[in-house]
Amino acid sequence: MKVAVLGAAGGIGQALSLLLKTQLPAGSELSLYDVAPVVPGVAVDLSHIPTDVKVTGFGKDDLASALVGSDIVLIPAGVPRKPGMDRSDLFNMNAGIVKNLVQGVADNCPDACVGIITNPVNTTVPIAAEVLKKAGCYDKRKLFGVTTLDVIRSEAFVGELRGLNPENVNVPVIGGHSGTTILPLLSQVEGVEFTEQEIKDLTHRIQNAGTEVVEAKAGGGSATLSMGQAAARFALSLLKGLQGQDTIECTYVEGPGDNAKFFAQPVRLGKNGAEEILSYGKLSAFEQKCMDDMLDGLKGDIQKGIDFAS
Ligand SMILES: NC(=O)C1=CN([C@@H]2O[C@H](COP(=O)(O)OP(=O)(O)OC[C@H]3O[C@@H](n4cnc5c(N)ncnc54)[C@H](O)[C@@H]3O)[C@@H](O)[C@H]2O)C=CC1
Ligand SMILES: O=C([O-])CC(=O)C(=O)O
Repeated sequence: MKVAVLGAAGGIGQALSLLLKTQLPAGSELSLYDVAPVVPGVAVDLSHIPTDVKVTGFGKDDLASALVGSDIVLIPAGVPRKPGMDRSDLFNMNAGIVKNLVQGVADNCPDACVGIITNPVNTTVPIAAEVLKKAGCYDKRKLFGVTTLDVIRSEAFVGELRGLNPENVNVPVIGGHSGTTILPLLSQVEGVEFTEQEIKDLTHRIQNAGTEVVEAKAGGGSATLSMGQAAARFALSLLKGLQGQDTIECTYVEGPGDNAKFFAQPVRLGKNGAEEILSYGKLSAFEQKCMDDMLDGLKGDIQKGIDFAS
């Protein structure tokens, strides 16, 4: 399998590439693309780690070579937030970057699965869908917004609150990836009961965890290391699925549209990507209210992406 990382020299790109170099199955190829001139150096650096994963770096004019033959393309290219900004403030900078890179996917590896990390994810994923549609190669089973960071944060915070090993905690997170569109289903965490106040506080913390990092980094960017881990988890699950070993992850995909055209929920990943959009089950009254309150915002984010691309 060949995995391409576009934006590989950045904070997320480097962390993700390291994890893929050490965790991809033997015989895989890792293709690193960035407009930053350091990218060949990142590839050389990683290539000194003794695993059977071939790493190649590609500079700004070599997008086509980076992408040809890719099975999975992960896109963390773009600008991160600074304190005081919302994810939607990144739209002007990042929408065009995602549009161009996804055009590259359509031109060079139209059958690849694409995982969009670049913010605002609620909007960049619909942009990617429109670009692929125009190029005649859109398969909704193969386009994903990577929302795994919301899931791993939820696992970490629940583990911390209850003194549990977070590796044994599972929390589905549905909706989108910004503010109140992030909806953790805490009523579904097995073996754990929360008070109403705990649910409110935990939900708020999960929805604001990106801002927590942005503020702590004080102008130095947003989450990169936890996001590298989240994207690696998603990519390795997707790859397992493509190789015939089905896995389940929450991810932002075009589904049946019951809530919004694009929506994050549990998805069965298999040989063709998103093989089955799974039910997220019954919501508590609190979760239903959160859902009702955020859907218009999520739909607006999606429409903004569709309008931009057309
Ligand atoms: N989906 C999620 O949960 C998360 C998403 N993000 C988003 O990921 C993006 C990247 O964040 P960081 O890695 O921290 O930023 P960064 O600034 O450290 O890295 C971004 C990289 O993208 C590269 N780049 C810019 N334009 C490019 C282009 N046209 N083609 C290829 N590469 C290009 C830059 O040269 C840089 O190396 C941001 O938009 C951020 O908001 C961040 C955290 C979580
Ligand atoms: O908050 C940000 O800007 C980056 C992000 O998406 C996250 O950390 O969840």
